[in-house]
Amino acid sequence: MSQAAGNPYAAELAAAKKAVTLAARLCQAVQEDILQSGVQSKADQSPVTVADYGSQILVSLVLKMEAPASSSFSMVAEEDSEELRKEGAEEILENITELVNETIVDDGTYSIYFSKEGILSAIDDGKSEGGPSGRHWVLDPIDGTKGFLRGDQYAIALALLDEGKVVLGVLACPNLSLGSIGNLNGGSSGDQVGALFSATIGCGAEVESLQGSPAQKISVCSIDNPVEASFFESYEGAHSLRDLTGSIAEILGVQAPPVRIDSQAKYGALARGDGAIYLRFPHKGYREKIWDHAAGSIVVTEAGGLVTDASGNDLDFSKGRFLDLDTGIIATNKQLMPSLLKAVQDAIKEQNQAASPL
Ligand SMILES: Nc1ncnc2c1ncn2[C@@H]1O[C@H](COP(=O)(O)O)[C@@H](O)[C@H]1OP(=O)(O)O
Ligand SMILES: [Mg+2]
Ligand SMILES: [Mg+2]
Ligand SMILES: [Mg+2]
Repeated sequence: MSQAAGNPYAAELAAAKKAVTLAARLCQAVQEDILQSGVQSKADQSPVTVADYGSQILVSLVLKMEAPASSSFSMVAEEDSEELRKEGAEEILENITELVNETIVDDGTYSIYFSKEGILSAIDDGKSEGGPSGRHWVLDPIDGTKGFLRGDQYAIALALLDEGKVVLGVLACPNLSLGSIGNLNGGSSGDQVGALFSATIGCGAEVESLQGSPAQKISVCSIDNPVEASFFESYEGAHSLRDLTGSIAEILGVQAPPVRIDSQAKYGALARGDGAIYLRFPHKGYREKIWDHAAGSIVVTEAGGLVTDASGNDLDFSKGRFLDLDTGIIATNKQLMPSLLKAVQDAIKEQNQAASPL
């Protein structure tokens, strides 16, 4: 049964898929430009900024045009227009305006033209604080900026909060192969590239091609022996405490080396069983944002997995723009979660003892 049948959020799901698909087209064009011009190796980060803003504007446009307007539009998104309103940002604003208008014309669905002021105000559609009541869209227009720059994995991640709960999530992963990435750090050759994951509460999770193909139900792997498990973590060493994730894996008995990829593509890959565990332990003081986990976590839970903090608590998306959680985020299937949680707690204890021996 597809998610459309009996899905109370069917209209929102269709709008969300359309929104991230259009945004992905813009991101892909910018990524090709970056890779061709070699800009990613310079300090100049402006092309990334163009794609981040451009993606956010297109998502907000499509949602406003397509989603049923039963209540007022609210979106919690990563970017705002502050930098673009400053002196010296004229050229980049010009580039964004051109890129967004070109993408809309190429797509052909909407006869809309954005002025520069329209661009700025569309970006600020994402300024909502979210919270426990009402409906809020939650958007990361490019998740995994570092991967995007390198030409690797990134995701456009969009979710819907309803009364503080994530009820729907879509993840566009333009560089992720449609087939399993298994233990490889990349797609297998000859495979179709560009995956769109989606999930609605109570209706399961699916994956389809970003180019359009029938959606397939997905589920997390059924591995129950940690020796056979593999785990995902950030590609970027600076995003994760690798000593800690390494000792968790060791305590569990995981044999395979970690699969390191950028962005919420990790949640997508986990949800379709490409690996068994996702460990995310940022450095002390880093505050997790809701747009970095809302879409990914519902894709995993609807695929039969579990996503919790290091103490085993569910993630609470109702507290505003930040997640308020204990230490780190872990995701796996139901069979492995009890032993994973124990290994996490043992590894944290070990680390604390090493830091302050008696
Ligand atoms: N110091 C950091 N520690 C952890 N995550 C970070 C840090 N800086 C940025 N991020 C965010 O982590 C996510 C990607 O992490 P990863 O690819 O390692 O899973 C992105 O949301 C990225 O932001 P952004 O959305 O701007 O790329
Ligand atoms: Mg992000
Ligand atoms: Mg981002
Ligand atoms: Mg960012």
